[in-house]
Amino acid sequence: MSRKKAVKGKSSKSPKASPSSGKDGGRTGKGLAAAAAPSSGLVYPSRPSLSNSGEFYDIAFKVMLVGDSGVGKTCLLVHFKDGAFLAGSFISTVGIDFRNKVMTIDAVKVKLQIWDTAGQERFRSVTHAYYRDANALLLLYDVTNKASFNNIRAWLTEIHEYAQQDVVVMLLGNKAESSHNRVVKREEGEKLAKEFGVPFMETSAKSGLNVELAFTAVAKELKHRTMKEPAEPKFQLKEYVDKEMRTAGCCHS
Ligand SMILES: Nc1nc2c(ncn2[C@@H]2O[C@H](COP(=O)(O)OP(=O)(O)OP(=O)(O)O)[C@@H](O)[C@H]2O)c(=O)[nH]1
Ligand SMILES: [Mg+2]
Repeated sequence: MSRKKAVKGKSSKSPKASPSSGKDGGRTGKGLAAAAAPSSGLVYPSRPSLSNSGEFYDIAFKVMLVGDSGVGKTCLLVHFKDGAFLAGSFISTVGIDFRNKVMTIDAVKVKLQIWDTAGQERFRSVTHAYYRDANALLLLYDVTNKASFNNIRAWLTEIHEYAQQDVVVMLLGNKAESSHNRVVKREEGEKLAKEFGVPFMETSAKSGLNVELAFTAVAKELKHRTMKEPAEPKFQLKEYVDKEMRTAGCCHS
């Protein structure tokens, strides 16, 4: 298989690249107005490329983080990318931003281009434009904020309206380490996810709980969908997530 190398710079030079709002992975949210309309989702394995970290990759996908303002989308992405937690004052994302990460999935280099959207209502019309090119959506609520959980149904309606029909959706209950402030039980998240037929896990951008697993699981699903051998059994995302969480005794970072 030919291997792509990721292009260094703020925005990917891949012809299929999505727009960036400014600094790669920054929390600035700058450049929203200048962001071009998003183009297609997938970068196919036959086209060699270089990611912006200078790493080669075989295949690329677009993953979008959505959910109410303050649920921890930016922190989740920063933890996944840098292993750090952004403590202190909350800097709400303006518009949309993205960061890339190359992961090795079953010996295949998978580049995830992860779009971090603003949860604030006033940016909704901007973020809608990006849904149709997303291959996967991580939908977050905050276990310490009931309203963010109650809004999940509305988010799912929005996803249904704007995203591709076969988009991979995963529900994440973030801030799970915050036991004293918790107002949404784990079982409530599980029940809602079951109702909508989507995989679910609780995460913490602070402790790192399940952060890697959430992104690995969607990367595996997308990679299997695209590169499945005829004799290979279908990858079962929900079973994979459940098994991984059981193996780790519910908590891994
Ligand atoms: N305790 C705890 N706090 C968190 C966690 N994740 C994020 N936070 C805090 O929650 C606040 C909001 O986090 P952000 O990641 O900026 O939220 P967001 O979803 O990106 O918000 P918008 O950009 O406005 O949509 C910040 O003060 C974070 O420090 C977590 O896992 N645990
Ligand atoms: Mg944010």
